[in-house]
Formats: sequence, C-alpha cells, structure tokens
Amino acid sequence: MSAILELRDVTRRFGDKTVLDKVSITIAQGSFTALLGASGCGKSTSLRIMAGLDRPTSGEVLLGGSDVSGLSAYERNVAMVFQSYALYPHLTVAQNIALPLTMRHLSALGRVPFLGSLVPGAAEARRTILSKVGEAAESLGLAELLDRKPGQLSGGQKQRVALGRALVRDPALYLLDEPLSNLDARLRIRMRSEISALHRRTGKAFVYVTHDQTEAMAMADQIVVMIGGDVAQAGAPRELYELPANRDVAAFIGHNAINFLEPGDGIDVDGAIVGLRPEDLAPVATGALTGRLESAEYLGSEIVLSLRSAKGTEIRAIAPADFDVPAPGSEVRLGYAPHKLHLFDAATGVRRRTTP
Ligand SMILES: Nc1ncnc2c1ncn2[C@@H]1O[C@H](COP(=O)(O)OP(=O)(O)OP(=O)(O)O)[C@@H](O)[C@H]1O
Repeated sequence: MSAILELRDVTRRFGDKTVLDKVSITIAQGSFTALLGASGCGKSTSLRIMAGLDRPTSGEVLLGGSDVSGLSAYERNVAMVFQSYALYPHLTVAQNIALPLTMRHLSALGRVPFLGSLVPGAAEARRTILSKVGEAAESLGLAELLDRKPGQLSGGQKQRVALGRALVRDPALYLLDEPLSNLDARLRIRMRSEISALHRRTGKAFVYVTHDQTEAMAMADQIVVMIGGDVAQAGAPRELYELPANRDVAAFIGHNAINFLEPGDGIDVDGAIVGLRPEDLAPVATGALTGRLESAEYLGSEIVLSLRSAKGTEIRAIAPADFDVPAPGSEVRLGYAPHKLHLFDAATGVRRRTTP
C-alpha cells in the first residue's frame, strides 16, 4: 500500500537538546498508526512536524509523495485534534464545527453576518457548510447539541465536536494528539471504538499519539514505539507483542508488565536476559521455575501472583481464578512453554534471534 505520509530522517533540536534523532516513519494510506511512548519521548513533536505546526531541523516530510517541508499547517490537507479540544467558548457547537469551512469558503466580507448575505456566492457557500456540519454532527451524535456552547458540554461531547471539526475538512490525514486523555476510563473505552468507527467510515489515514499501550493495541494496525527521540520499533500490535525488538519495547507492550529474569534466577540461557510475560507463566506442580509467594491479587477472572526468586528478582505470574493460593512465603512452582521465552542480550538489550 502506498504511503500518504513519510518522515525521512527527521531531526529536531531545541537549542542543544535533540528531541528527535533521525526519525523515519511511514504512514500507509488508510492505516491507523499509533505513536506510542513515555512522556517526553518526542511523540507530540513528531505529530506537530507532520501537521506543519513545527519544522524539522533536518530531514524531509512527504505528503502524498511530495515534499511539504516548506508548507504551513494551513497549506497541508491534514486535520489535527488536540487533547485540550481547542474549542472556541463563545461559538456554538455548529459554529465550532463549521470553523475550518467558513475560513476556507467565505471571504472576510462574507463572514460578516449582515454584509455577508450581499456578497455573491456567500449564500450558496453557507448552505454547503450547513449541510456538511449537519452530516458531521449526525455521524458523531451531536445533532441535538448544535446550538449549545462548549461550556454546556461533557468532556466526551467536546471531544466529538473537535472530531467533527476535523471531519468537515475532509482531510487526507487525521492527526490526533492524546484525544482521550481528559476523559474518564469508561468514556475513553467508548470513544476509542467511536474513533475506530470514524476511521473505518472515512477510509483515511489516522495518526494517533498516546502513552497508553492498551489504547494503541486496541485501535492501531501499526504501532510506532518511540523511546528517547528514536523509533525503537514499528510494526503490527501482534508483532510487537510476540517479537519485541529489544528489552525496552518488551517492557512497554503488554497489559501485564513482562518479567525480566537474569542468569541465576532459574532460567539460564547463554547469559541472556530472559523476558517472560506473566500470562505465559502459571503455577504447575512440576514447573521448572520456583519463587516464594509474596502477594496475590484476586481480579475475578484471574489471580496475579507476585513472587521472588532465590536471587531476589520479582516474578509475576497469572493463576486461574480457582487457584488455591498458598500462604505468603510458600514456594510455588511455575511452568511455561519454552517458545514463550524472549531472549535479550544482557549488554545491549537487543533481542536474540533464536529461542531454545
Ligand atoms: N518548544 C520547545 N522548546 C524546548 N524543548 C521542547 C519544546 N517542545 C518540546 N520540547 C522538549 O522535547 C521533548 C519531547 O517533547 P514532546 O512533547 O514531543 O514529547 P511527548 O512524547 O509528546 O511527551 P508527552 O506525552 O508528555 O506530551 C521534551 O523533553 C520537551 O520538553
């Protein structure tokens, strides 16, 4: 599939601080890419450079195959949605959604309420705008709220208005910067599926910045993991989970934090650091790995066990909900399938090709 957007060797420095170091990212037409990483790793800077709100110190930005490094945000056919919604409090929902269209279609004179009706073509442009705003509002469930001001809306409704404003522009690319982080957990999950549905409906490429790996796993077909201004790995969610390129990516991806076992912890393979996910480790009477139980968290569907190896490393394992939890301090045997081991070089943290 061809690329709608490419960052090629993009470096961004602020003074002597290098925030992005030769970052290359390819966004395929119609894809959903999550830029995932801890705070300060350069996700927002990458997105702002894609949008044209910031410029690279060096490197290229290609949109639809042409170099847009010299084009402003306004000249690029992309729409950006911010965490803060960026709505105008004195405008209604309808006016907020219509804003990019009124800016584009009507001349300064045409935007003046009374004189506007005297400007040729303004009435027709207004009708087009109204119909596009109506369609966007309908598809986002905002039709009943068009006359309200942002102050009279919930967080989820405000974020929908911000999405509506992106939608009416019919951009080639949607850029979303942590759009759900101001919402409570339940609403976030609902909005997550609404954004996925919007992505399917528009068929356009979405780039979505988040520090929440669950969000990235749930929505994206490509995840770009960024660490310290570098792309640590880019790939499908399953690829990142099953074949993390290094220790840092392994630690970042997955609902339960992965265990890292050192030589002497009970699984020794050529001096490598062994990564083993808690969900791949369970109590088994004949298990090869042992640990002393420190605590157990009953979660209804499963029990998360925290244990400690003889060497002192913390090991987390998942037991079935009906597991008979022994007293703290007891020795528990843990079993795993050998193909679930991830081997990382002890010095560099890079994944080793072969597993035992
Ligand atoms: N205008 C600026 N001047 C100086 N430093 C900046 C500027 N903008 C960003 N930075 C620095 O660049 C680094 C990356 O910032 P960026 O906002 O891209 O990170 P992020 O991964 O999006 O983080 P977060 O999740 O916290 O938003 C940070 O250390 C930040 O302090």
